[in-house]
Amino acid sequence: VRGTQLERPSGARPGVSVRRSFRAHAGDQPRRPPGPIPEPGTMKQESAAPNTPPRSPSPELSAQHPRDDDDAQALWIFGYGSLVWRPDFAYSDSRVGFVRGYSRRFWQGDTFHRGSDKMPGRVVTLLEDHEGCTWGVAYQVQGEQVSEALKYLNVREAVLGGYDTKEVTFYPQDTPDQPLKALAYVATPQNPGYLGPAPEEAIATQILACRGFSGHNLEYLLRLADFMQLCGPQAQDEHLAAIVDAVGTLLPCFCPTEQALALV
Ligand SMILES: N[C@@H](CCC(=O)N[C@@H](CS)C(=O)NCC(=O)O)C(=O)O
Repeated sequence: VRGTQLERPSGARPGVSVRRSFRAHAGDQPRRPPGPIPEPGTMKQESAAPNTPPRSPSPELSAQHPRDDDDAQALWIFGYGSLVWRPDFAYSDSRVGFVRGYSRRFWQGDTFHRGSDKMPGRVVTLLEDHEGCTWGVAYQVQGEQVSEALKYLNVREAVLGGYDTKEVTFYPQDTPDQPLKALAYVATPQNPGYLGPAPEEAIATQILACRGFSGHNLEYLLRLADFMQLCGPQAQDEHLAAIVDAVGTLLPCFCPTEQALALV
């Protein structure tokens, strides 16, 4: 998946106009805070939050597929939001697939990457749902990549985003009979940025109005919708599709008319 072009499967559902094809890990890098672009793993702790050391994964999680040298262990990290298109850490392998028992929801507020303190954006988290299934990308990190990735994600996801780590079972699309243990970052209702449920129209309005250091909230929504369209018709996310449809309905209200443009 890394840097390759996933061809859109035939019969993909109509909806967001998918640009040519989804380049999962390439394309223009979203904006970051002013100043030098931090290398993965070097983002300084920019929040007032205490210096939280990266949570080391459970022994089972990091014991998977140990390489020749025993202490170099492999870890899978599951991404289902911005990590799908912008992991920004070094990894050795990646798989498209899904986790069961969770549904993706735009219920986490974001005052850094896709919003501000005055106008928090909305990004995704996982909701425990016995009937749920969430598609995304799992990345395998090995050796030194493990600590680098965890250090970087601790800042990006935990310190700046309010996410916590959770162990999930990931089913690769091509080998669903060989599931993998993976680490996921989940925003629980106990984190201060959690916004919780809202009508999809209200979520769409908020997304249309917000932007942050990583770019517009609409880009976040559409890149995720792009990915989902390319996963194939079997990968349904009705919540995401309803928000994209609501954005399509609302967009004319947010787009200046020719007359208004002529006035500027
Ligand atoms: N943890 C989810 C969601 C991650 C996510 O979207 N986190 C936000 C933090 S609030 C982020 O990193 N945003 C970067 C961006 O919007 O480009 C994932 O695995 O993708």
